Amino acid sequence: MVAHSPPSLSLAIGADHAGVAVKAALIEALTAAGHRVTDCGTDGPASVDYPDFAQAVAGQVTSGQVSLGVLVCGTGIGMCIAANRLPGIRAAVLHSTTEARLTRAHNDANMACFGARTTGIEIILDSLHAFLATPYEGGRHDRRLRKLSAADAALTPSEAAP
Ligand SMILES: O=C(CO)[C@H](O)[C@H](O)[C@H](O)COP(=O)(O)O
Repeated sequence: MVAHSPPSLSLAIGADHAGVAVKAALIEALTAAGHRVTDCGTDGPASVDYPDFAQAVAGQVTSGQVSLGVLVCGTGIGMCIAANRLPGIRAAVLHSTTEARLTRAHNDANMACFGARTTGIEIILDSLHAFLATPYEGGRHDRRLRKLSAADAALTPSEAAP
């Protein structure tokens, strides 16, 4: 990771079998940088299903147990699709520091997804650092995020409904 680290954050991380080694490297880097990391698995090479781990990590984000989530699978795409099904999740697949910076600044993304089979570890580490170090810009982007929240609300069954 590059020199300037963001303040200590509380994060959750998960992977399927394709992302186990990258997850371990990210946990090591995040912990070394002073962040608190909850590891939601998986931990071995046995074939598992990415929605289970995406939902575990996304659930920690939507419940407020952690501020941001990180997911790793073969491409990052399956994890991203699964995470974005939860209301309040704004997950992005990242292949560059530019994408990482812009999805925080413009989309207020709260989950970063990486592809262990598509993206080198140095790019993943640098992108994650940029993701964590970049604040949401607000301003004109608030209007767009309100539309995402409204779409979430329209899809979320009311607690009062039978
Ligand atoms: O969901 C994915 C594709 O978007 C992930 O890359 C998975 O890791 C991948 O599908 C797992 O594939 P495998 O052949 O079962 O290892």
